[in-house]
Amino acid sequence: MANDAGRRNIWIANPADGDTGLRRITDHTRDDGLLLADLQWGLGSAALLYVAGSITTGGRAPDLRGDGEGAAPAEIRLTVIESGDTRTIAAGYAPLVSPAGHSIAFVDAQDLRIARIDALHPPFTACSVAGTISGLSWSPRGDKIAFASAHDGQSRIGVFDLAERSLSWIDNDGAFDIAAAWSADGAGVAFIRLLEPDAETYSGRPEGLPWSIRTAGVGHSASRCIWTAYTGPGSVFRSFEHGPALLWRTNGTIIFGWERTGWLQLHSVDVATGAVANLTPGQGEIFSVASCPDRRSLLFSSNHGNLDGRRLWRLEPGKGAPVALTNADAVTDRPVACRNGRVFALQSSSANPLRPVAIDGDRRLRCLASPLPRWLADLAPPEQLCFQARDGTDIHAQLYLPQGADAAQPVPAIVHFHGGPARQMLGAWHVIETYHQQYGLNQLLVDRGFAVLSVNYRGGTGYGLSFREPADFGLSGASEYLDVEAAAHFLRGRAEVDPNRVGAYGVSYGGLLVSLGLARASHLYAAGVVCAGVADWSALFPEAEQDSAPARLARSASPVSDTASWRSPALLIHATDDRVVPLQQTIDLREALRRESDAAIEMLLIEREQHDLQLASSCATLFDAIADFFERKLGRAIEPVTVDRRGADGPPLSEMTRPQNGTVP
Ligand SMILES: CSCC[C@H](NC(C)=O)C(=O)N[C@@H](C)C(=O)N[C@@H](CO)C(=O)O
Repeated sequence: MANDAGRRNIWIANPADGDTGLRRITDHTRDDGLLLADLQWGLGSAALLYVAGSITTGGRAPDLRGDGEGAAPAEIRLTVIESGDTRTIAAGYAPLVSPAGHSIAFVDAQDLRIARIDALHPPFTACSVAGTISGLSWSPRGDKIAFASAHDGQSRIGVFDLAERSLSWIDNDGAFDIAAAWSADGAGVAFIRLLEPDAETYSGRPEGLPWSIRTAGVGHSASRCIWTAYTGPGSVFRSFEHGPALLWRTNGTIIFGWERTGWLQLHSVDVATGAVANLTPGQGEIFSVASCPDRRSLLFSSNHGNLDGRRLWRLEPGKGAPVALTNADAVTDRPVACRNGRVFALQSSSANPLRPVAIDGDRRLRCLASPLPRWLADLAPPEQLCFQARDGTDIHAQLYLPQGADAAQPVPAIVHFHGGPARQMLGAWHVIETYHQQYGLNQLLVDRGFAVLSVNYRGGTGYGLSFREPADFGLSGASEYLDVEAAAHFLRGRAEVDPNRVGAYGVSYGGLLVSLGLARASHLYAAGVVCAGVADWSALFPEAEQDSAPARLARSASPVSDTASWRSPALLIHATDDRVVPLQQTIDLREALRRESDAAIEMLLIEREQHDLQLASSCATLFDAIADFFERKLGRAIEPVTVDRRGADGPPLSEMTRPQNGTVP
């Protein structure tokens, strides 16, 4: 799936034809915010299934274009590859093709639905449940579907029997049971049991009530525990960024991710004996996992050997150490293994946007997409580096310098803080669309003559459990501010940078860090752009708890508490239909600044947009507003070396959301 200036489409690349084999399967020609997701093969490999449209939260469908139509609600579509004929199978999302390839299970509101994709039978509702359905999993024979249903503060595993058309539940004892996975013979279901909600928290959570793995025989409501995490590191379940949480192998072991070592690593547990082994020891964490069709080996991406990269590995438990399939110099992620043994993945580098690659045995990677447009040809290479916050924490970052920047001609600099916070920026185009866009913006700013420092601050992924779950973090004390401060000091120590012209920008959680920097250290940051930023953590607490100690701590950790010392000019940007960080956060920040600060504040509201911008036109508005603001506030040191970017090869970088050959994960 690729997003070309807002036009999201599905493409097919044929490895046999290399670059020439690229073919667009869908015909979406408008920058209309139509989202595509959950792409998979159907009817063998004769058709493609995918979700088109938005899963709306908060009831209303987003109305991005203001035409009253509202974004198309999510529906499952099937496109026959040969003819290009496309038909809608049903309203819904999270489709999963059956092992035989002729049916799909999917979710529509609180219904588990089944449809034959050869259209022989209309979709039917298998069952309706009280909770939110997730984690669909077909039994190997395709005669049952397991799933999790969460509601009223608990979650349990249901198993629907297609032949009996009956639904049975596995007892959950009031716990949170998630991530069902079948045994190879279909006789049993494994799942994860959490004793507390699996929610990301905006404060460090290094340990909790130990989670466990359980199995149940099909048709039985009782289950047995085969493994429990230790207390301490790894006691809180951490999912992979992509791929199943449990992989039940034919050799009777279940492979899972565990942070016992302080790093999210693959472990195996023998279902019969409970014996556990760490399959990927050493410094590094797992990001994506994918089972090979043989249900013995598996593929995974990790940053073993280079914490600031991602490479691909193949592992067959019991057959020695993992085998590297790619080198450490590029970023390779999101692997898939085909029945014919071929492996494909997404790959990018600092210059090459994300694109599909075929991985051949000798680590050769064959790009399955057409050559790059010329206007992407002169991107700045990253300098991967590390500096320390004043509490001794190592902070990894990428520095991009404009051509001509040196001690004789120091340039203004901009610090970029990613969102999340559990994310990691790499010295390459990112696999997540929002950060693919922000990488592009960083390159645009370098082209405009700014140095850019993209900072992987604490709370992020890639550097282990204690880095991701630090003390006094977020609404518990804003320890991440130490990294904001350290980033500015690092830049002030670089001869190529003008220390009096250091700015910062960030989106969402990144916007919070910029606000903290401007509120507490305007002497270090001369200007900033806060986009969809958190400004007052105490707003997360109900009215009745506003005077509680946690709420007071949350407010003291929030930028709104330090607006009296905010001196530098800022641009505050927010989408008016943001359903992740409410617009009210920016409104409240603006009011606090109006009351307590004489800083020059500008505002930009992006009408009808969502938290993660959906339209390319909105991205262009954001990019241009940020670049223009910094040029006005920090000025240009050198005339950018600009390649004529308009013309046959595609839009200028500022309108780039994702080049033709990138893909939407
Ligand atoms: C990977 S972090 C999980 C999402 C996160 N929620 C919590 C509790 O951490 C979240 O929604 N964070 C936003 C403030 C945010 O930064 N969202 C985006 C950026 O647009 C993101 O990367 O998740």
